[in-house]
Amino acid sequence: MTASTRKAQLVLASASPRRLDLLRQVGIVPDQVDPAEIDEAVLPRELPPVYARRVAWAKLDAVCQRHSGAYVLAADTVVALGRRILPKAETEDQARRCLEMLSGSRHKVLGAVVLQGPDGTRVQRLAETAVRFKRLSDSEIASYLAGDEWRGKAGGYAIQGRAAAFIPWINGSYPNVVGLPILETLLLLKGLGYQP
Ligand SMILES: Cc1cn([C@H]2C[C@H](O)[C@@H](COP(=O)(O)OP(=O)(O)OP(=O)(O)O)O2)c(=O)[nH]c1=O
Repeated sequence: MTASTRKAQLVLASASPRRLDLLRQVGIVPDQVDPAEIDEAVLPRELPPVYARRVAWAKLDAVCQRHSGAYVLAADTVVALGRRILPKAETEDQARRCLEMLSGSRHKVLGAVVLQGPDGTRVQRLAETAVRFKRLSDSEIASYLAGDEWRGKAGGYAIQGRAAAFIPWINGSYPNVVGLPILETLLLLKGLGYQP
């Protein structure tokens, strides 16, 4: 095989094991995983979809110069309560505040996915899933926080774990809530000619 016919590699610019698993679930196995380290602070008055896209592009920018001639994929998952962006919970207090806000109401999970092709072409998509939480009692919140599933998760919960018991209804992509809108991601890859 010559260099010109060699299949371009796929680099996943993410530390999230969920994103890798979701890609594998549909037969896409990245050649490399190269997580981005960026500042994810929210800018003043920044709206959730604007933030999700900006952060996804920043992750891609941080990684793509290390991988010329490859496909580079990055994503960001945001839990939005109206115009408010809930944090990626790093402390129990943050997670508690998130769960108290989400309790008994409906929120959106926004998934921005961005892709750079081997020739530098860039494409993006934004997926939106509506999620309803039942009203949570103090003891349900305490028992959830006693586990570790909230850590590092946008909005302080993981639908793929015990928090599934809090969610009577979603509208939209389930894998988007877990961390990657699979359908949209496949459309981006296909659009730029990626061959698994
Ligand atoms: C709402 C929700 C989020 N999440 C996760 C998906 C993302 O991994 C995380 C949101 O943080 P992100 O910043 O999107 O991703 P990350 O920090 O895990 O990885 P990287 O930036 O390196 O790509 O929350 C779940 O696993 N389940 C859920 O139900």
